[in-house]
Amino acid sequence: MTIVAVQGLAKRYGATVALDFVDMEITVGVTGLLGPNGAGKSTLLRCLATALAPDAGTIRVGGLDPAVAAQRTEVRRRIGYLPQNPGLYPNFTTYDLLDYVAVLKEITDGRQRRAEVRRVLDEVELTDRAKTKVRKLSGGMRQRLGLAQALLGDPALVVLDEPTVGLDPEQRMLFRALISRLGERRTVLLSTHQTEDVGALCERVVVMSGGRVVFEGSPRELAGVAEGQVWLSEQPPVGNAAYWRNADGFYRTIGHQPAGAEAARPSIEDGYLLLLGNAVTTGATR
Ligand SMILES: Nc1ncnc2c1ncn2[C@@H]1O[C@H](COP(=O)(O)OP(=O)(O)OP(=O)(O)O)[C@@H](O)[C@H]1O
Repeated sequence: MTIVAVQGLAKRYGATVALDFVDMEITVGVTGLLGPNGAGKSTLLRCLATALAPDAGTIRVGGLDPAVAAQRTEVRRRIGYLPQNPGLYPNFTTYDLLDYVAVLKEITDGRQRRAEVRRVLDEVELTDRAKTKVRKLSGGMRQRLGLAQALLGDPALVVLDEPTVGLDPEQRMLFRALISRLGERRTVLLSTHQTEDVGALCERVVVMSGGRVVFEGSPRELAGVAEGQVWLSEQPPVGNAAYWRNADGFYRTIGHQPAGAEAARPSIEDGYLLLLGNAVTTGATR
């Protein structure tokens, strides 16, 4: 079922084209939005979250049009948004911050608001930090608090802008588990640079580059873009533009078959790199 439908979405900042007539449909579950810096991911998410008005094109969220003032409030109720830099007040406690955001989200009944704040604290596993000041939380906890504020009001669509950036491996695993749970009954749109996040979490993936959608499909289909073009060899390949050593000490390369190389199973990252025509860091260990 289509939850979000975007058609011909365009946005410029002065001479910079951030969205170049984007069409996209998002269905229930977790959709990953991959793309390099400046691809237009944040701009797209901000337009969906009604934080930014596009120059052209249409957006429908559950059939509603955020460009129509009378429908915008209802669209906002249905969306939870975690921006890249959520700006959480450092001197608030975790509980007070959520209570404050809940007021802004028009949960005006005190009893209902308390229950809702407790529910989201529980959902992101921060109940034991309810009285801790935001400035005393670790990076991972802060990110979970950001997620908690997005979940207030139980929105059907949750939009997360690079939520795992800067997290250590343990926090990232915890955050992934939360997102995965969210996706069981909600629609989640997750922008990320991390192909591992996409493999671990997403049923669908959309790749953006230069303000355009350059791929839509399953993670497996994205890996399939590199089918027959990924090679492993014992010696550094000659002639191929880029290669790196994997954990087993083999040289991995994308492109033409180097002499003596064997075909390798492509990963999501291989498909993504090939799609973008990216240069891969030579000699880096992966
Ligand atoms: N407020 C702004 N003013 C001017 N240019 C902007 C603004 N916001 C974004 N841009 C430009 O628009 C383009 C798309 O940016 P956007 O932040 O949407 O990309 P992104 O894919 O989210 O990148 P990143 O992963 O670095 O956040 C970039 O060229 C960026 O420099």
